[in-house]
Amino acid sequence: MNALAATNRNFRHAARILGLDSKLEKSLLIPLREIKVECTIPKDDGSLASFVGFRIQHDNARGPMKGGIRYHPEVDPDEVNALAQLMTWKSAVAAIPYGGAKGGIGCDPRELSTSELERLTRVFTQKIHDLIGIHRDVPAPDMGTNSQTMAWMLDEYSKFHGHSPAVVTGKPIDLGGSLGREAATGLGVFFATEALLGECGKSISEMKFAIQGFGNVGAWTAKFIHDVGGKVVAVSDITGAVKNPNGIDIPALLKHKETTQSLKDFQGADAMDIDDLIVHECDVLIPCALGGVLNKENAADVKAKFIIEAANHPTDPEADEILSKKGVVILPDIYANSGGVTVSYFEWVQNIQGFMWDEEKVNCELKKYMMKSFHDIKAMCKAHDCSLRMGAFTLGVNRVAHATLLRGWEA
Ligand SMILES: NC(=O)C1=CN([C@@H]2O[C@H](COP(=O)(O)OP(=O)(O)OC[C@H]3O[C@@H](n4cnc5c(N)ncnc54)[C@H](OP(=O)(O)O)[C@@H]3O)[C@@H](O)[C@H]2O)C=CC1
Ligand SMILES: O=C(O)CCC(=O)C(=O)O
Repeated sequence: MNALAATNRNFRHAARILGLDSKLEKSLLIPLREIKVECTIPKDDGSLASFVGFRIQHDNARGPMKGGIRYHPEVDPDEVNALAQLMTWKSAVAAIPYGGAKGGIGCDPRELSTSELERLTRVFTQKIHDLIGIHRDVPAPDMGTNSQTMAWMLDEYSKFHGHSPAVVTGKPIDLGGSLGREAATGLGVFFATEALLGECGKSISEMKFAIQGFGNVGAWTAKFIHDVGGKVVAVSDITGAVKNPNGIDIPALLKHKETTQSLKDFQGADAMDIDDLIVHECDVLIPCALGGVLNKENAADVKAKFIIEAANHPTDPEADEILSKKGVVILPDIYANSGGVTVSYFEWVQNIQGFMWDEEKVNCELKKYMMKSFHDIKAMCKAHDCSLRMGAFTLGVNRVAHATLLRGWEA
């Protein structure tokens, strides 16, 4: 089942639980706008290269649409559509005043030079600049993009509309980025993990963790877990995977990755097959890379008792069912990774106010938001006797449905 079919299925299940009117259900499912643009750039050797870029704007009932831009070879319209829809429910779960959107360009950023990436980002921004905006649609980084990508988008957008720092979030601090945004998704994952384990009478320091992906989200998540004594026993990225049953020295692994751009040849752990990470012996599995990595082929072999969905849509519905039957507790993406968009909201607020918060305030507010939504989800689980995923979906969908009804339908 592809990402869009799976996301639609979860949405429909939530709509049924909530008893939503069928017309409203249909209207919430269809994206507000789907943008597809062709982006041709000259490569460094003078040849031309063409790429397809997407921005799917799913819903704006609760505020400007919000979501990252992904650079990855497997970006396709259905996946971006699913990710945009997830952003709508995620913003609502986090109770921040946004709708949802997502964008992407089908490219391999590892095969493009910095100047080629800059040209591609600028051409993409030229093609969508009149459809995004501070109160319309606010992009941010996702897989394969970072604060530099946002700096280029900001610069290109500002050529058309004047200096507009709040048009993107996840920017470099010197261009109006927020302290704490770089680490925010990982810190949010940490707070979410702490909340879930605490609820089950456990703590991070007594658990063993396996983490898939060692980019922005994976690396920060590993660091926060390691800092409080959690044992990270396996880590993977696209270059390989490493394991150590006694716990990996995460600061040393971060240094190794920074110097070599790879996990290979790290001295403090043994190499393992990248595909074994998901089924590695651990208490808590944290996917922090691609979607669909937990599927019907591997779900039965998962050893973890808890799965924290730091990646977007890492679990196929078939896997969801198999894992639930095994008693595995899954903390869903639209809550677990909402720390990123929450601090993006703080960044946007700071840009609009023209006032910068200190990092302590950012992190302290983030913790409050993460705790509040955890309790709101638990309340929905109790009210509807459902899983954490359905608790989060019903919470998000209900808030968006309510906002839509309040706005009314008059043309
Ligand atoms: N950035 C953010 O604020 C947010 C991100 N997310 C989600 O988190 C996930 C990760 O995003 P982010 O950390 O920003 O992206 P990055 O591009 O920074 O990192 C992605 C990581 O995944 C690794 N990876 C890619 N393919 C595989 C694979 N097949 N097996 C193992 N590892 C792999 C990459 O390896 P390598 O390092 O070798 O390239 C990299 O370490 C995505 O699903 C994203 O949508 C969700 C909320 C917010
Ligand atoms: O920070 C943001 O605005 C969006 C982050 C994002 O793309 C996500 O949460 O999946």
